Amino acid sequence: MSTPPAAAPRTTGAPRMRTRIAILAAAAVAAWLLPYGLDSYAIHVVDVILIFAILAVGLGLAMGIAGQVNLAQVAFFGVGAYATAILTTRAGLGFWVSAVLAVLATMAIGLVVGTPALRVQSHYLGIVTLGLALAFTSWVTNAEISGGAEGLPGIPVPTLPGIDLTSEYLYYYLELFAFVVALGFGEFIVRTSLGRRMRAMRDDALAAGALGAEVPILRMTAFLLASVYGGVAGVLYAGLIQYVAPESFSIATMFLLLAMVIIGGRQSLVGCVVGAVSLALVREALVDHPTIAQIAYGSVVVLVVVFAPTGLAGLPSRIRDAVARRRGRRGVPARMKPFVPYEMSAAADPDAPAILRVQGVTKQFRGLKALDDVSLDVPAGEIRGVVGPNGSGKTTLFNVISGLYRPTSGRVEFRGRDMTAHAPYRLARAGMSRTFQNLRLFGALTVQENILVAIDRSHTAESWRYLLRPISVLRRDRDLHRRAREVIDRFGLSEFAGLAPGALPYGTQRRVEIARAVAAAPALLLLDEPAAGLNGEEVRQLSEIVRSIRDSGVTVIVIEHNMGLVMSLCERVTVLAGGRVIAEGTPAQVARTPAVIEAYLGDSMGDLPEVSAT
Ligand SMILES: Nc1ncnc2c1ncn2[C@@H]1O[C@H](COP(=O)(O)OP(=O)(O)OP(=O)(O)O)[C@@H](O)[C@H]1O
Repeated sequence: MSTPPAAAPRTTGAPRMRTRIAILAAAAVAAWLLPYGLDSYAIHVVDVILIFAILAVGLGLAMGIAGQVNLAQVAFFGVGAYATAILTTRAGLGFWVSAVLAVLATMAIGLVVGTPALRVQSHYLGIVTLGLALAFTSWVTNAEISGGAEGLPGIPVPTLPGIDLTSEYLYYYLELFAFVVALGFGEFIVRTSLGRRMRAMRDDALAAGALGAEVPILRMTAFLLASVYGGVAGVLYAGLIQYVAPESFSIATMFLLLAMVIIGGRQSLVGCVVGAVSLALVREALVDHPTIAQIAYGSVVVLVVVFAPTGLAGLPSRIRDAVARRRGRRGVPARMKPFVPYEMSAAADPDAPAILRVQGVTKQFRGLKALDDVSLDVPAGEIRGVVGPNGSGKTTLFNVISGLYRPTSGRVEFRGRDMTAHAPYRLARAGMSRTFQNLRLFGALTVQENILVAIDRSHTAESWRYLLRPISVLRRDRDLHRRAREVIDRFGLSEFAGLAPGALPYGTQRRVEIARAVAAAPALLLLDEPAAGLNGEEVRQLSEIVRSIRDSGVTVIVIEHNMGLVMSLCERVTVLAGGRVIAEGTPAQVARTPAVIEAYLGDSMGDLPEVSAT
């Protein structure tokens, strides 16, 4: 048996907070004083580095946090810079008006670039976004309005009352302000609801959707954010250099940017900044040896991916963990505490209307009919078992009900509404929650964050609140944390709250997944083989938990192979074989049905009459 994980060491938040404030204060003073020690060339380099840092944070948000491969960041950068250049030099607009229009133009391009993400992911998305970046470079190189290969000179320096921004020293402070806002805003997103859902989507888009995360809108939001950062960086670049040309926005620059994010640590925005600063300095050192520089970036990226996948930013915690392992485990081993039952809500009404109605559902996979004209009604407040031999279509039925599969024909009605083939997040938001046969916890989120994602019902389209009502975002988040703690305590998981689920024993992970599904406050809970891999005592606890969830007013449908559990827990059982319903009734009734006995005799899991005796 595996050793239980060590509980997270109990540190009070105050000393950590004090250290953070001290580090931030020191960084602020250093940033403020930096220009005093630099000559005019060095301050120019620093100004360029800050622009790359803003670009890297934007790329980090889209790629590292939201998991959207975005090789068009350089095009966003270019659109911001070129739009500023064209609007100021050709249309004669003022710098700041042009800047606002340029960022809006970049956002529009961001939405265009993000559209393929609704259909394709991972390397396919990389190819599509790279294609769009190439199209941009080719357009600016050939278009007359952008000045062709020669580019556009004569961009005016932005003006600010009382500040002479022609001085690169003072321009530094403008950029520093933009950088601090960009990083601070990014961190704000990452640490609250929007960022959490993006990280959940990155880890497992399917599970995130099943928990109510609006995956398509989240993907577009990721591209929109990346484009805003790219646009702002482009505007600052145009104001700094006062000249734009295609080579500044080439694919070589994109790969440099990508290398910055990977080397620094793409899942941490501070890591992206560390990567941007380090690589920009290396680039500066190798400015006369471009070929060597390209080879060096490539080699360093490969080394980082192999030896430090969390990048430079992840190194301190990896070193800390390694030291802790050498010294022996820290803390006390964590144990699950007993589940605290819910208070009984109204007793189940046998005549309650059906909360779920599946009517004549067929699901065909090419030549295979996984479901064949399946119908079932589940009254509110019931615990319904769905059993059947391996491959009989149980999980497919759950996938159709929860919107992961579109049925070939038939209809799914939930809470009186036709919700056939609605997106999983819509069904989740309508009150349906589920677990998966093979656990689908978000591995890079803590147990608490897994629960938080499920509790969160805010709409991604309301993300404008991050800009206009940040305090209300923080207040909501505090409320989500309070509710998450209640769920965690009820499910006896308090010792694991700050740990990654992957480090937990299997039985604990199963409980976390059920807690997460219940945290979504469903009216209907679908449990797919919740007892798989559990020992006898854990199965007993599971039975107690499921009964209590039902007693709190939630309807439960459970797929299970453990017939002892099904017989003792479920009020009614639906039996599937070969994709068809072959029996339905109380456990005792179906156990006596000849068709059921026959179906099970042909299955490797054993014969039903024997297990029904338990
Ligand atoms: N995405 C898919 N593509 C093709 N075939 C599929 C797909 N999903 C399921 N099937 C097939 O549909 C049939 C029913 O599978 P399903 O997983 O629903 O069975 P099950 O009753 O849940 O089995 P088990 O008890 O082993 O989990 C199987 O033959 C399976 O191979």
